[in-house]
Amino acid sequence: RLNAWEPLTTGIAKQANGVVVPKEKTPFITFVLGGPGSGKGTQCIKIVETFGLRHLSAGDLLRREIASNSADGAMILNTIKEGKIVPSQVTVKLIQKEMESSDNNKFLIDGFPRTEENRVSFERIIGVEPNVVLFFDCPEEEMMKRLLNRNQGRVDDNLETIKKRLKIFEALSLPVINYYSQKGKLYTIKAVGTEDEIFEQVRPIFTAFEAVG
Ligand SMILES: Nc1ncnc2c1ncn2[C@@H]1O[C@H](COP(=O)(O)OP(=O)(O)O)[C@@H](O)[C@H]1O
Ligand SMILES: O=c1ccn([C@@H]2O[C@H](COP(=O)(O)OP(=O)(O)O)[C@@H](O)[C@H]2O)c(=O)[nH]1
Ligand SMILES: [Mg+2]
Repeated sequence: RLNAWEPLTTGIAKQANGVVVPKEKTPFITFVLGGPGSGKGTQCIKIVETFGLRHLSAGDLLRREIASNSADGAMILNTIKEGKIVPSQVTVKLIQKEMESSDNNKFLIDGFPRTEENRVSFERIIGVEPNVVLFFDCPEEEMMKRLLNRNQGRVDDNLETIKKRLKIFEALSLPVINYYSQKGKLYTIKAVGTEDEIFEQVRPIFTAFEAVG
């Protein structure tokens, strides 16, 4: 079931002028899922350090839109304050832009897809499925404690919004996790313990993919 770390070219395509060029390499995609405060961002930094993937945090891309006063900024801010999910087309467009401008074709997509609709939208627009899906499995009390101590000045790290985010995670994001479990792509990590202990569960997953590339 292990895919090549750097997949082979998917074939050749003929341009209008008849010149034959190799098609773009199929990207290697990892989705990083888990409840709010489960440690996704923290572990992504370690994965990048060790395995050199390109980290794309959906939440960071959305917060960057807010900060840049883009047309969707106010809508995104309100959605995040409410702990709700931003419309798929907005998020997928931001991810797509980053993927297209990257010379690294191995992506760590952090905090997305958060709903089945997000997932289907990504598949339709980007046209690929993830190779690996990580699920950081963490008890709610632990996630709650971590978020209340995160101290990054986030508008959504308050008790009221955290409660809403935990409910949304259970109702809308768990179905995505179940979907990938059924597809045999899910790697569940017990997300309690020190950051290093947790990374030691993550490491062998990427080592295995690297070995076959
Ligand atoms: N294993 C851990 N034990 C305790 N605290 C952690 C652990 N991993 C991350 N944290 C802290 O918990 C908070 C949430 O982590 P973060 O990586 O931002 O999670 P997520 O991206 O899933 O919301 C941060 O303040 C982070 O420093
Ligand atoms: O694909 C996404 C990712 C994030 N968000 C919004 O951005 C917030 C923060 O997401 P982030 O992944 O940064 O939070 P984390 O889980 O890391 O705490 C979420 O609660 C949502 O409101 C969203 O709508 N779609
Ligand atoms: Mg995060």
